[in-house]
Amino acid sequence: MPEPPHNWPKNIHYTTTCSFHSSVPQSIRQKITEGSAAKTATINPPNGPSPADKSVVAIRRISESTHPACGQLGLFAARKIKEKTVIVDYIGEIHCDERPESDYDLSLFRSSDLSVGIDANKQGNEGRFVNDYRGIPGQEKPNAVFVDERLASGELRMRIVSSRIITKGEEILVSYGKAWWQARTTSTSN
Ligand SMILES: C[S@@+](CC[C@H](N)C(=O)[O-])C[C@H]1O[C@@H](n2cnc3c(N)ncnc32)[C@H](O)[C@@H]1O
Repeated sequence: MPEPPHNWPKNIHYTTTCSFHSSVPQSIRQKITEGSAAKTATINPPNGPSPADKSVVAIRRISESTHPACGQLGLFAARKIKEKTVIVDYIGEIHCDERPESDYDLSLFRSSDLSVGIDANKQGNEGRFVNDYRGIPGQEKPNAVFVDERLASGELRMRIVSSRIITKGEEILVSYGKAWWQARTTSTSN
């Protein structure tokens, strides 16, 4: 069992591999685990950090009162990260059921009538702590993006990749997308 990183919450299972929920049909599991590795290694430069390298990221409590997620946790660069580098993979439970209550659910892909997501609400790795750039003073755009890519083994992963140089100590920020925020605004105003 991998050792959880510093500041990891006790009630969340730390894991570096995705698991499958019973709602995922066998055909989809196969598509995720055994696809072609044609897209592999297009992002990671040869000297980039390994996504499993804990020295790349740190989970920290946000104390700035102007930060919209003040008091929560965020993901920070523990050292300088070059542009177009895989920072960490987004790990969680792969599922095909609806999870409107989860704030840690990310879409992996859609397949005809099925929507496949990765939910890190109860289990995951450092990736579950990445915040959205919106509303953070001085942040006009994200410094990282979600990218789907296959590992050399053929397994499909959702990866967090730097979109510019990120300096040591900077918060790693993505865009969850307008739909993610709209879904939450609508559900709270209903
Ligand atoms: C995937 S989690 C990110 C990690 C979270 N901060 C934590 O401590 O577990 C998503 C949640 O983080 C918070 N969050 C992330 N980015 C935010 C932002 N730009 N403004 C307000 N809240 C944000 C919201 O509560 C959101 O539901």
